[in-house]
Amino acid sequence: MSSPAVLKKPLKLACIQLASGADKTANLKHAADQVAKAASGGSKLVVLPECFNSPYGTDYFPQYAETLLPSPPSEEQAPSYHALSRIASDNKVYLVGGSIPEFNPSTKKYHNTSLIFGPDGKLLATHRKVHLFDIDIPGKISFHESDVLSPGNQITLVDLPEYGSIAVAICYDVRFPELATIAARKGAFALVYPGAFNLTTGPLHWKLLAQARAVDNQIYVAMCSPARDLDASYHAYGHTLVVDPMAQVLDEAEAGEAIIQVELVDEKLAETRRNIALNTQRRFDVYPDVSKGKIQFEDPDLETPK
Ligand SMILES: O=C(O)CCC(=O)C(=O)O
Repeated sequence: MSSPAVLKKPLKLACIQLASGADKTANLKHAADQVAKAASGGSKLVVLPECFNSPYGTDYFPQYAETLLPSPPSEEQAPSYHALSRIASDNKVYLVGGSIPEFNPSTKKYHNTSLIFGPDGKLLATHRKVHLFDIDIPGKISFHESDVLSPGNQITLVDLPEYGSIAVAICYDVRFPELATIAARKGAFALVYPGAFNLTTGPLHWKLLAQARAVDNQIYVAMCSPARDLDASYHAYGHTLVVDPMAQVLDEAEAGEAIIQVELVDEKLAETRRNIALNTQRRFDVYPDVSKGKIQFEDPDLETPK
């Protein structure tokens, strides 16, 4: 059964368009300062960008990778894990910790991994990017995450008990509408994507994809980018944004560092479904429901190795 999204009470969401550099310790400290600012503005769910603790690029993944398993990892193995846990508990927020490069010693694989912590600092979920960013646009951009990374194997739904559930996925995952639709039909009220689009696909597709996933699924969509740094090897698009269930952009950053904060309310979800009643108009006699059948919500590789 699909269950329409419910948001049990209003939720202030912040997305932090963070400027990061080569110094991991400095990046973690800066993230802590910015999350504290968002929390003092009343946000209870805070999102950081993709690869917020390192520069973004295949050359950097091994150098910055942390070992997260067995969980919980030690402080030396995974300083970012512990920093995120402390940031969440110090500020009493749900924290979608952007993503970090991960090395799994038992499979010898690298992943692009998001850690989600609760307000008590406990790890709630782990999402490894399912769709790796491999593209070739001649003369513009060629990028192959799969040269170094392996994909994750699950759709990640995270229960925030006082509010309801969100789905977390990473950047290129937003291009795959099935993942979003399955999460929405399982009751997520928001799709949250730490991401780092570029100056070729960003202007064309970033906002379009956020609005597309929102309008398809009639739920909120948040996409959180690093700030643009033209001295870095990868030029992030920026334009962190939050879109409502009618696909209206509630707030959008420009290219530089920024915190955007918006209030999510159940009435907007309900009103959208009432006004445009897609949920009762679907024709599963004509095409299949992608949220039925075999769907993986648990990645076998994420189990703590024996
Ligand atoms: O899909 C795109 O155009 C960009 C994706 C990306 O930058 C990523 O997955 O990190």
